[in-house]
Amino acid sequence: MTVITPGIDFLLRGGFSYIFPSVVFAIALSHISHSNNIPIPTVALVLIGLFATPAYAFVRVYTSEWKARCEARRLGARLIPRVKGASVGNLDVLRKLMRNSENGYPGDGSASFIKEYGPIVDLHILWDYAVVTVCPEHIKAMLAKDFNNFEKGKDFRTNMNSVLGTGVFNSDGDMWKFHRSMTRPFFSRDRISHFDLFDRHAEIVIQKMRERSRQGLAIDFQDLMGRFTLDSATEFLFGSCVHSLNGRLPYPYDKQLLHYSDSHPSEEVAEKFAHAFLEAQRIISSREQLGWVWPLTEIWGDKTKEHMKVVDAFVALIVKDAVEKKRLADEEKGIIGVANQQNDEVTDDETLLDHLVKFTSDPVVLRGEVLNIMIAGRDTTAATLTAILYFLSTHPAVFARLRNEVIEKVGTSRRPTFENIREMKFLRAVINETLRLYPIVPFNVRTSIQPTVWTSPDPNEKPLYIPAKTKLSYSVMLMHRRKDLWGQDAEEFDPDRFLDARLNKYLIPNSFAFLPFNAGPRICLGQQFAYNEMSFMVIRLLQAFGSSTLDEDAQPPHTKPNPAWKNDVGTRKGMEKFFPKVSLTLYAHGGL
Ligand code: HEM
Repeated sequence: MTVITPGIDFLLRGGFSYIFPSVVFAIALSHISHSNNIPIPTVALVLIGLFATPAYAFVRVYTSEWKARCEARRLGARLIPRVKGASVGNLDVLRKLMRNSENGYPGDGSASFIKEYGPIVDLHILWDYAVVTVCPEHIKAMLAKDFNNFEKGKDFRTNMNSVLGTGVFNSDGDMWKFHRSMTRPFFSRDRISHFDLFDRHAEIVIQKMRERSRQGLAIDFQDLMGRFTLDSATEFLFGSCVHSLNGRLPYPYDKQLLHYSDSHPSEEVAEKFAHAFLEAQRIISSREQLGWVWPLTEIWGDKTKEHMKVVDAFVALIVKDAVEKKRLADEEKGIIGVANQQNDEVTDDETLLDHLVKFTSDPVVLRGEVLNIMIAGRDTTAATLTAILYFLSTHPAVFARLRNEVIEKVGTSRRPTFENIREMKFLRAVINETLRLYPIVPFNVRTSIQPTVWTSPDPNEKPLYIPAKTKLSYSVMLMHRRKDLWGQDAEEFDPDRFLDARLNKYLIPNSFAFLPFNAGPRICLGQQFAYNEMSFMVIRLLQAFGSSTLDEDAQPPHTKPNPAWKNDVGTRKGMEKFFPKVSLTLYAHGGL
């Protein structure tokens, strides 16, 4: 079977739209020349045909620009400040962003323009809007106040499709409502505070850490948390744990028993799945950064394809089992065929997948939903737990204070309850402060549907005009680090800012300045689950260990922070002891 690659598809469509205006123009001219008997030389016809498309594109860009200016003026608004790059189509800006995403500090590409042009800026790449905002009021408009006028958008959905399909993360409109309403009942309070499952997996984590500790070896905590959340998520969501914690753990780089940089050392199914899934996410994330020209980097084939074969094989089994289980249950009850009952009720022993198969038996929809929830629920908590331990290891006083709270509220060995977790104010502050500095979805995007107007960050200036169908990126990470929103020490790790007078000064009056879980109708469905899972794991860790240290030598050299970052004195980047990277979610390059 011949499959058209994303690149060939792009060229065919692009070629058609390139040729079309030229052909129309040439036919029209030759018709005029024949009917009026005015001879036009063939060379002239060919030249006119060749230049017709660029001329047409120029006129289109110019008229839409002119319309935007007129419309902005009519509404008493102005255009978003636009970056004036050094090369045609702002290609130098695109190059800078790409270079930064490969080797730079997350967000530095956009941050440099924000510093120069203000907290909302149009990077205007290849004559198209590429807006980035770090303003709470704009993010509030997109996520909550004016929710119906913003969607993820067709470009985003297309870029993500080969990995995410049409799941809740990657759909808009009625399709999103369908997915959201199907999934939401599952995340009720009762269900997400069932701690038996976390406890079983946390116990293995502690045991593995003790073993390594006895051997005097550092442990890759990111890898370990990836396994903990994979086992917890597969059991909680699908009822079949993949037992990745039973697999062989990687060794530190400086103890070359096993070369660390092969981050998929064993051939186990769970590890192959996790590796392939991460690679696929990296690819779709770079598509987002490249913008509409990304298919040109996939001329020879869809880069996600091989990875998705591994992922699909893993998910297909889980989905098949669940559909079969439902069929057998229906047969027992005398129901013939797979009836789609729109049943919102979730019974106590039901997994998410059991719940979903009540709505549909379509493997494509089920696969999409499963993968969406895996991205949503697994990488996010694993990466946040990793970042929490990073801060605890580099801030021994915070470690000691948090451990005191754990011992005081839960004791040294008892299993924590939901009520314990709710009472532990310092633990919540540590988690929130970690999510402030490393929000696991640091960059996100929406697309406007109708034109609208946003308030100007500078009250002395006119409001900003947002045209229809404009791609609007927002970075909660950069927003969470703004000194005007969080104080002069915004880049420092200090959980007390969520407990002392700073809370009333900064966050309470401006709650949209802190958005690790998003807000509005698309707010994270698993927020409470995540707080519970992370709190549980941290409590178990602190019950078991009296201190932790970051072993920088365990890190493979090419994944250490760039030494030049240290020159940025007083900034997070200058303080960094690991290399944060972003695919769809933030993670530690090479483990931690
Ligand atoms: C620290 C942990 C987590 C963080 C920081 C986080 C953050 C987020 C963010 C920022 C979004 C919005 C994405 C967007 O609009 O594009 C989101 C959506 C979502 N999250 Fe989470 N999440 C976490 C854990 C979880 C967990 C554990 C689950 C489920 C088990 C989950 C399920 C979801 C779902 C289903 C959505 C899609 C909501 C929608 O589009 O309607 N998340 N999350």
